Amino acid sequence: MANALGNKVASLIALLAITKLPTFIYGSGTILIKGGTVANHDLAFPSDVLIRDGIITEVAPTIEAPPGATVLDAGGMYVMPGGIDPHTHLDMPFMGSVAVDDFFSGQVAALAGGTTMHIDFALPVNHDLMAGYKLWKEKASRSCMDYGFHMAITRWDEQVSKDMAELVLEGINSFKFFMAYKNVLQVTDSELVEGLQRCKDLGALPMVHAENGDAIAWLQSRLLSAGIRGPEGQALSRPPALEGEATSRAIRLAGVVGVPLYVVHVMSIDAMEEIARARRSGQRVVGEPVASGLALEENPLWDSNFTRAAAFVMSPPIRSAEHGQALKKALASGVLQLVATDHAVFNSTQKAAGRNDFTRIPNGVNGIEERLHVTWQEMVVTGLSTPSDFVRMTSTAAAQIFNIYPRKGRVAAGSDADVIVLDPRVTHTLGVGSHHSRMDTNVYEGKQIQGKVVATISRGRLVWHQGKLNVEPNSGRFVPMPAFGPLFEGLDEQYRRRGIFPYGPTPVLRGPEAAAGTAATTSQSCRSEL
Ligand SMILES: NC(=O)NCCC(=O)O
Ligand SMILES: [Zn+2]
Ligand SMILES: [Zn+2]
Repeated sequence: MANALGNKVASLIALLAITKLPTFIYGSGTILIKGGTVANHDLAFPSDVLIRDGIITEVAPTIEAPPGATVLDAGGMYVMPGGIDPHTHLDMPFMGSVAVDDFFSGQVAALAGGTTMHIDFALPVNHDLMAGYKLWKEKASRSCMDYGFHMAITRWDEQVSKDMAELVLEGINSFKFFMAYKNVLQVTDSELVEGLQRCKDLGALPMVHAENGDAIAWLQSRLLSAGIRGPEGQALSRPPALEGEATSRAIRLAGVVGVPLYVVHVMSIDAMEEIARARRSGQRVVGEPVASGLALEENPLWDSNFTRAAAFVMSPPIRSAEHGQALKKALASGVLQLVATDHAVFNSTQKAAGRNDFTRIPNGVNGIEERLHVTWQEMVVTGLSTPSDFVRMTSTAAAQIFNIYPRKGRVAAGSDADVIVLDPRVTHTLGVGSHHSRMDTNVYEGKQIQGKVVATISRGRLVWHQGKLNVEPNSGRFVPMPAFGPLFEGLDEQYRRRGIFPYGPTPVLRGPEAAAGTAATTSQSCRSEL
């Protein structure tokens, strides 16, 4: 209660602070971006871009400025589709606290960092999906940018199964299953397979938080008994093996059911290798690293300053640099597909709930504002990836996977005017002093970035330009995401050719039927087709 009130006050203060910023009036809803290099995921080329009334209307070498248009000079800069963060937790109640960024403050931060759409995880209320959906719609009502929802499934019954169909009609095409957070969000394997099958039938993408929650609970109690009570316990209780095991289990179960799978926040070599193996075998598995897993390393968890250490507590944990390096290479080579944040922010006071017991520190770190800059720095500035690759991993892949491409994720005539301008020459430093989130810490504090988003256009409005925000509450839209996206295309054929149940084997005939001479199809003969 006290927290909720605190959040409301903080929310009001943030709103006042933002509305006090100098605002500026730009043209007539027409924006011309001149002289930049348009970077889409498949091609980068010099071009002007014209935007009218929320839509990109023209992409051409030279466009005359229409009367009254706002003209942005993008000489020497990249013009790219706005970022899509596929994994956020705004205003989320979790581990006895409520995340301090709500839909407005989190989205303001996102826009300042070049992200123009995010997909938030709606949580059921007492396992009730429709109540959770209703609550999340209310939470999102003050939005100032486009958003969608995933829905978490926290137990299995007939009602959940029915509600999933209802939610698909509402425009939710992905459901998340937690294999960790025992006795809170965790599902059993039997609940998971029921959910995977239902996702397959509905054409919705199942997502997993893949860690072995039972083994983690066992390790947590052993560590606490041994007197390890600080944030370092987070790393020690959630070793990479437990992430790898759960990732492998989820992938294999999805393979048995015959449904694509999306693995959220891949933080370890162990999990990444399982995804690589599955993809090599032809299975449709998406791996999502998060900015923190690419750029940070676990040392701060051992910091003697509790507040600093606790700021880094998330699940799965931030790991050694070796894991981050491997994840970046996997991302560059396409083993992993897209970068998210898992933005779930709890301030120092909230994190202090676990001062004497690391299992009570609310899990989560910031990133919604930093994701594009961190990815640019780690992937493009280092030469691992090209600007077009950057677009793929921060925007286009999410739009494709969640079936809203090319409306989102592309700079092209007819697409939504969610566009950013990135100047690769500008250097800046990340941290609390310059961020727009309500957080009082920043896990990227002091990180130098070469390249800066200097303009963000959201639904045709210039909302961030030259360090100034011009956002309006209630201006964001829910973006419905249709079922049966590209990951489902042709999938049945693969399973039919491999003779996997229910496409393959027919019963072995025995007794009178066999005597009648009807031959059974063996699994072997079906599999030989592949
Ligand atoms: N990741 C994390 O530490 N917090 C948010 C909840 C989740 O995604 O597991
Ligand atoms: Zn998770
Ligand atoms: Zn998450």
